[in-house]
Amino acid sequence: MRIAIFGGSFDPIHVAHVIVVEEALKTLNIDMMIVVPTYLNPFKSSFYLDPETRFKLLKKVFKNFDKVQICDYEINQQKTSYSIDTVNYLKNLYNPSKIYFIIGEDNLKSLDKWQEIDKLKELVEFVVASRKGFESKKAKEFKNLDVNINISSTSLRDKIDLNYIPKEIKDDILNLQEKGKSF
Ligand SMILES: Nc1ncnc2c1ncn2[C@@H]1O[C@H](COP(=O)(O)OP(=O)(O)OP(=O)(O)O)[C@@H](O)[C@H]1O
Ligand SMILES: O=C(O)c1ccc[n+]([C@@H]2O[C@H](COP(=O)([O-])O)[C@@H](O)[C@H]2O)c1
Repeated sequence: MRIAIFGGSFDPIHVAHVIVVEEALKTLNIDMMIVVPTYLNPFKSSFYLDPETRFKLLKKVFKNFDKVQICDYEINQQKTSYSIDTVNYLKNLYNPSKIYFIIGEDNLKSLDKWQEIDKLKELVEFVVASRKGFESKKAKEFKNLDVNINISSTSLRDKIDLNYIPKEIKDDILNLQEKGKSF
């Protein structure tokens, strides 16, 4: 069994995340893609949408993707999420012969500061999704996914643009807005 793990805050999920998953399924020869929303990224101090909401939105978006699973391991911990723990958990669960870990190009600048990064690099092969505005020379040391859409969750939290919200959850985002979420 060959798996890819795609961890993220997904606060909220946007179309570039979906393209990352589609490109990975197209190019990586994997049996399963495991999308793992964080409870809280170690380098971030808070989240905007609560973990359960982010999890439910991911479930909806990837409902019809056969090979995609949304994993609730990190959000159930209710504490800062370290990828080394998640990888060890999924390794024990599936006993995979190959583990890719997908990150966006912006994450390359801090990758060396991740918890137990040397051990993590032995367990997984990192794959880098190209990201406009975050180009890094280090990207050529990795397998790449061609994404290049200039959108971030930060910009959507500042000002919602439904063009960048996956169609399956546009209504949910509008409902959240009505309930007082400021996007
Ligand atoms: N536009 C994009 N192109 C390529 N990779 C992306 C893009 N947006 C997010 N990613 C990657 O997807 C993963 C999850 O991203 P995340 O949920 O943090 O979204 P984000 O848009 O970077 O959010 P924020 O603006 O809040 O930091 C990360 O590895 C990130 O680098
Ligand atoms: O394990 C770490 O030390 C670590 C440090 C920073 C980020 N990560 C992971 O990187 C992934 C992308 O995070 P984000 O917030 O950019 O979407 C997500 O799975 C985080 O848990 C992991």
